[in-house]
Amino acid sequence: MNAFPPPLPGCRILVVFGTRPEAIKMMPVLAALRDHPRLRPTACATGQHPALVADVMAEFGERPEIELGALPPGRGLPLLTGYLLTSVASAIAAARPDLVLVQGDTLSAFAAALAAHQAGVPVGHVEAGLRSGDLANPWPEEFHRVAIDAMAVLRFAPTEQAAAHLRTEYGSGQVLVTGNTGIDALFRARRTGVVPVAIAPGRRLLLVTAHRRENWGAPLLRIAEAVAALAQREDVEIVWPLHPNPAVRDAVTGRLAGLPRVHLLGALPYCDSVALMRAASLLLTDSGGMQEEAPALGCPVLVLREVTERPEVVEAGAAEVVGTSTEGILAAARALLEDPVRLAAMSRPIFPFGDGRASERIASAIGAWWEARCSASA
Ligand SMILES: CC(=O)N[C@@H]1[C@@H](OP(=O)(O)OP(=O)(O)OC[C@H]2O[C@@H](n3ccc(=O)[nH]c3=O)[C@H](O)[C@@H]2O)O[C@H](CO)[C@@H](O)[C@@H]1O
Repeated sequence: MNAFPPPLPGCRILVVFGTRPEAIKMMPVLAALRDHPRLRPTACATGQHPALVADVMAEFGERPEIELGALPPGRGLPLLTGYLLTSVASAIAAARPDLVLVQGDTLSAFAAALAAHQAGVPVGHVEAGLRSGDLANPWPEEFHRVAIDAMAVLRFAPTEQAAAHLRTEYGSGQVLVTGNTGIDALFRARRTGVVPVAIAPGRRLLLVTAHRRENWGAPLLRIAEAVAALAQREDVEIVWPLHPNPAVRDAVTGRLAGLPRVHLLGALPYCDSVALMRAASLLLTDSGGMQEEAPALGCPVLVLREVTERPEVVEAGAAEVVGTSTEGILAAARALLEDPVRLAAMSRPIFPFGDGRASERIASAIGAWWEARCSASA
């Protein structure tokens, strides 16, 4: 007779993501879940940004095990939401997971959490508790975060401040401070990236990215205007890897294509994006993930948003929120470029978003949650 109790079944986890930044932040989590003896993750790509997600996964030696169909043409949020909700619901019905794990605040993450919630499957949320306090900024992501956290039974907060929001909203149960898995990704990428343009000696590299929906239209044109003015300086070269969305690409190329010292590139492999941040003297961005990565790489940030849900980076002295007015951006960039002492002080690598071990904490917390569930139902 076997003296030991039968092994408990492994926890089936559907790890759902649809965009480049989610894929980047989920790859280390996927690896940590695979390393855990009691957890059985399945990677499910929603089809929101299939090509960018496939590229990121390949950089981490992964590929999706479930690939949902690419989104239909037509970019309206209601159509995309309905499509993603339905397709993730079908994947959940087929895979019958014990947990659906989502990350961040994209439409894919929101639709996947809602599909799980409607199917009665528990939801885990990586990067829980970020709040700008303004549902219009970032839009629609701020609402997605709030809604996903409301549905989640496991909330993994990247920082103490994010955890504090969750404790205020939900009490202290099931909030774990893990660090941000984007920092884990910085340590786990398989290849060292390259700076994809040659920067003339004596010139400083300014890196620009902007693609947020709330910046489409007039704000993006004001940002491009500021970049055009900065490009008149002989001591800089500007690199702007463009998001493939036509609303972004057309507006930016319309104003900046062909200007001296301005390099407009396509979307870069993740490792090259990291290499550029390492090499840049200054980053101007509305990206959330790059606000987290750049401080760890010693690159100061000017945040092209009205508010940031990442106050940690401002409090640590590595970033300033400058908004999207041409004059505001120019004044902040010039002030820094002309004050080498201040720029150097902002260029010391700091780690407000964790130590690169967030994913193992998440895997081990899910493992403990699963053990507790199995014991309760035994
Ligand atoms: C409202 C908001 O803040 N939401 C965020 C949003 O994403 P984001 O704003 O961070 O999105 P992007 O800027 O697209 O991606 C950034 C990543 O892409 C890399 N990169 C960049 C250019 C390039 O050419 N090649 C690359 O590889 C770059 O190094 C970085 O890792 O969704 C995330 C997921 O849910 C959330 O966590 C997060 O809150």
